[in-house]
Amino acid sequence: MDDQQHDQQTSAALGLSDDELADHPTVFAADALAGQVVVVSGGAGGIGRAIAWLFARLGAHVVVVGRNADKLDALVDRLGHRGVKASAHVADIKDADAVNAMFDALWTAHGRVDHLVNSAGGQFPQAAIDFSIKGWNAVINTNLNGTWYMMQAAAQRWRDRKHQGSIVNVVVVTTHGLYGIAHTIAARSGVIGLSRALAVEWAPLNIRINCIAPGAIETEGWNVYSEAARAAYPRSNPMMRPGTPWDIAEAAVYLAAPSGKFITGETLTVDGGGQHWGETWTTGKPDYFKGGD
Ligand SMILES: CCCCCCCCCCC/C=C/C(=O)SCCNC(=O)CCNC(=O)[C@H](O)C(C)(C)COP(=O)(O)OP(=O)(O)OC[C@H]1O[C@@H](n2cnc3c(N)ncnc32)[C@H](O)[C@@H]1OP(=O)(O)O
Ligand SMILES: NC(=O)C1=CN([C@@H]2O[C@H](COP(=O)(O)OP(=O)(O)OC[C@H]3O[C@@H](n4cnc5c(N)ncnc54)[C@H](OP(=O)(O)O)[C@@H]3O)[C@@H](O)[C@H]2O)C=CC1
Repeated sequence: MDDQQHDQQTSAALGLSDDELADHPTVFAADALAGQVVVVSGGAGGIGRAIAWLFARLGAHVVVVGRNADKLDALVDRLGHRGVKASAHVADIKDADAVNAMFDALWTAHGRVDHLVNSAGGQFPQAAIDFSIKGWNAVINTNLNGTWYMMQAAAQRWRDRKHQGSIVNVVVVTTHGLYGIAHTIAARSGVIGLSRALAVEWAPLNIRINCIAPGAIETEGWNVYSEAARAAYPRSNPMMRPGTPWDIAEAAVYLAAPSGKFITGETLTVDGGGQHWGETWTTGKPDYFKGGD
């Protein structure tokens, strides 16, 4: 099976299974990240899981982070069965104290941390005019504040130990008015701007920070959207298909590994050309926009 056939293969669940991730072809050398330690928040989610598999298959010890211990432990078990190195850490990225305690524990356990990939995040579709304060805060606290707590905690320890580091933040395409997710567009625009500022401020510390803006990547995370919205996502780009979590995983390695050593403050859009063409409606297409169809 070639790579494109693999990408087009449909599976019962949304996204790629652990068995598929364990065997998916990759362009990277098997020892590209040997001996390194990477922290992947949202590591048991759809995209984070692919990132965890790829970094681990390239020789890194992967620490998967999330709130659900069972999901994390099951993944670590699957990774272990394939002979790659991984461990789980339960933490809510919205809790700055828990995040700091986690990084202290990881440095004690491993003596190093080399990369941070922030894939934890999400939102719910709703017209902005109806957002509750609690809902708005949940999305901002998760995607902007939580990502910041992770970045600052990682960077303080790199600075204190004079250790280089790289950060990759998984965001959302913010250049369009993606309908129904204005809260996340606000949060992710904050992360993108913050990453540009930190790329300059932390360059003297040998810390690089980049973002990946995925288009429609089929994962279980899509279940928060209606069936009609999900059915339309593949038509949100000129390739007329969703991307896979592997597309994002390979982009993350490209930015984190030495292949990205002269790249910082950048946002890499991985969306099949969606930002240049197409429409995306997370809550269905409103009548107003149907005029002329
Ligand atoms: C430019 C064109 C090219 C690009 C084309 C791109 C096409 C892309 C299409 C979609 C883009 C993005 C896709 C994805 O990101 S998919 C995967 C991401 N995963 C998720 O989103 C997971 C599901 N989401 C969540 O879990 C939550 O939204 C959240 C991350 C915020 C959870 O945080 P938390 O656990 O802290 O929050 P709670 O669940 O406790 O909820 C807190 C309050 O938030 C309000 N809320 C929550 N859900 C809803 C809802 N469905 N509707 C309305 N309000 C909601 C609510 O006030 C909650 O409080 P209460 O529970 O007390 O009511
Ligand atoms: N799939 C797509 O089409 C797109 C995805 N993205 C973004 O990419 C990232 C990954 O998406 P995807 O893998 O599809 O989503 P998933 O919902 O599959 O995974 C998200 C993960 O984030 C973790 N998470 C959420 N909140 C917290 C928190 N407060 N603390 C710790 N972990 C948390 C969840 O784990 P747990 O429940 O264990 O806490 C979950 O495993 C998200 O930021 C998403 O918005 C962007 C554009 C498109």
